[in-house]
Amino acid sequence: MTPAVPKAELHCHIEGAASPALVRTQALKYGVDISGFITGDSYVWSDFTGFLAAYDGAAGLFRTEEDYAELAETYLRGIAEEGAIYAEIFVSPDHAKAAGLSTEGYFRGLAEGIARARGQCGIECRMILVGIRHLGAEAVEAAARLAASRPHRLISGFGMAGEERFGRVADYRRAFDIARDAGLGITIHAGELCGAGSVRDALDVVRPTRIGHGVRSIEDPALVRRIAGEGVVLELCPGSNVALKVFASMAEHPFDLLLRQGVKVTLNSDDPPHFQSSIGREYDAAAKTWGYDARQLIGITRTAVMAAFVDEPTREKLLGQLG
Ligand SMILES: Nc1ncnc2[nH]cnc12
Ligand SMILES: [Zn+2]
Repeated sequence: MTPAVPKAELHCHIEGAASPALVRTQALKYGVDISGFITGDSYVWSDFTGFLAAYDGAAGLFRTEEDYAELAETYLRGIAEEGAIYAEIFVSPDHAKAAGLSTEGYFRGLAEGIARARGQCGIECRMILVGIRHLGAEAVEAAARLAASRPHRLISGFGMAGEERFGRVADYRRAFDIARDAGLGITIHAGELCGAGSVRDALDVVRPTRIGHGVRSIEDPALVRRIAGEGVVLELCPGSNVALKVFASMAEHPFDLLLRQGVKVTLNSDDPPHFQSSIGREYDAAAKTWGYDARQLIGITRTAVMAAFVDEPTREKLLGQLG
């Protein structure tokens, strides 16, 4: 275990971080049957579409400010125990709305959980507001407008998650223009389920400083050179990729190949209890699979902190924690 190595996570979906035990408690509270997506202490799904359904099912059980405060606090305290000093969580007002919670209540609840965890463990956290790709361009644009209105001081970025095989990146150009013009950090899921072309489109159309996953850029050497040359940071999630069968095993995951080709890579959990991942487990697995020592792991954390959507005094403070 590497709890002594300071860690930073840039890519975790807060609704996807709800443990089956917490979801079960919520289901009892609201009288909802969860047998379609949770069995015992595990989420049950067999492919990406099933995963998204399980994700939505769990999200539907967080309905109040306090529900979200507890979710954020529990998640952040857990990763602080694994050595995390910083986390960015993807937040999705569309999921809150579907569960009957106002966007204001959603952000207030999350912020309360973030404040509680910070008070207890010192962990810093920012929120990246995401639009959901398969809800369509209008919904993603509405999410971008909401983000651009700066509805909470802890929201520092905008991104897009969801079904990558839905629509074309160009359909979402306006949403990202709105968010970029508002000064928000920009990231987009690409190159997870779709190949290198999806990453190239994301770079051309969205001009992000970071890409969620981007891992399948490995299929195109020229694209890897471009990503390295432009200094675009990849939010890699090896455990997620293996669970979703994008790669057969950690040994076959190209994290180390990308690192060696000069790409700025970071380690992330994505949706921890769905994929048996966590930021600590990702660091542990990287150490085991690629033989990284503490200095190299801290280098990965430094890359994440440098790419974080955070104010400069906080970045300086975090860099100071890396020793
Ligand atoms: N791995 C993932 N890819 C795309 N959208 C997501 N939403 C939650 N997890 C996701
Ligand atoms: Zn993701």
